[in-house]
Amino acid sequence: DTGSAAAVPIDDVDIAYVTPVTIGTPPQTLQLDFDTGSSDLWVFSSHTPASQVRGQEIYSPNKSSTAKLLEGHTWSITYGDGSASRGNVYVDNFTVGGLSVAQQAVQTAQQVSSSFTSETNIDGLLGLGFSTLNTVSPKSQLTFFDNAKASLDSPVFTVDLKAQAAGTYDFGFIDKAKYTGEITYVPVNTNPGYWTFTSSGYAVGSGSFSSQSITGIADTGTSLVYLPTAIVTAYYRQVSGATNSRNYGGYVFPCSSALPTFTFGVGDARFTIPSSYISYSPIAPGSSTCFGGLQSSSGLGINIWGDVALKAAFVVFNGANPPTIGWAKK
Ligand SMILES: CC(C)(C)S(=O)(=O)N[C@@H](Cc1ccccc1)C(=O)N[C@@H](Cc1c[nH]c[nH+]1)C(=O)N[C@@H](CC1CCCCC1)C(O)(O)C(F)(F)C(=O)NCCN1CCOCC1
Repeated sequence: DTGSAAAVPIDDVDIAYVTPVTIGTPPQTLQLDFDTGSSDLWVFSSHTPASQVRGQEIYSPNKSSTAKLLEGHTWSITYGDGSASRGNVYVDNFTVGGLSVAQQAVQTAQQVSSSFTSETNIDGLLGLGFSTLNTVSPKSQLTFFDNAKASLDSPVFTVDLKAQAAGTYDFGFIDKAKYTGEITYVPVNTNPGYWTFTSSGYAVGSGSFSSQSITGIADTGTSLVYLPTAIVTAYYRQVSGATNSRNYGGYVFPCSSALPTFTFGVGDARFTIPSSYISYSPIAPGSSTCFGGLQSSSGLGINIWGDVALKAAFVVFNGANPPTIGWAKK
């Protein structure tokens, strides 16, 4: 089997991307944020208090003839940005872009934090991390990818995110039309459950490439790129008026400032993030101060290659044993 579905930016700065999925019988369509940084599949549901739902599509298991409650199972998750949700669990038919799993664990929210309520374009998350991170108790559940893997032509999914345009998540095949040149594969460390890999270095603008190992996670659920402070300060030293603002929680600069590109290495391959991706967004609508798409990871304890980096490449998440991750130009 294979599947292919669109990844659509939810706003004009690509803060996140959503992908349509169908759940149950008859099918209920929701827009989920596919997230390689977590491994829970949870949705706004008929169990979510009305006060916490603001226009999101919901999944109603009682309207699905194939839904079955997973007795006594609960889940609770907190994300890096402090947002959180929790609830109970059903299994039901689940389809993404023509690829179906019959008994997928669908975690229904009984409580979501305010940031989820206010994010009206996200009806839930579909975790594509390793199933070891799943929070369902007493028995943790498998991700959609892990459930689908055995029936896929190839045990892979690929990510082709685009700036201000619809990209794709493909399952089970690698579409040669989506990339150019060769795919460079590097090992993945699955502890504690992220797609963790080591980049071979970086360059700022047209400067020399600095060869150094930068271990971090490939995370479709994180908007920006978070790297070691030394690298980030070297970058913003080239940006006139840039400051690391405690007030705004990161590097900001005059929107009129010229920004260099940022190049990162994967093995011998080099990927360049265009300046436009790093001039992330005005700190407030109409402001002449912009927030950077490259930020320091010092507060996170982990380096994160988020959407700003993923948009610059075609990425293969290879779920074979051992897993690897492949990067190609596009
Ligand atoms: C607003 C912003 C300044 C641009 S932002 O950078 O905060 N953007 C958010 C994403 C977002 C999208 C839409 C609206 C609002 C917020 C962002 O990038 N959040 C990251 C920031 C971060 C990461 N690390 C530290 N901080 C995050 O939490 N991403 C998680 C998914 C998000 C959660 C909020 C809703 C959108 C999806 C994540 O899953 O990718 C994660 F990896 F960062 C994470 O938190 N994974 C949870 C891992 N746990 C480990 C224990 O077992 C359970 C799973």
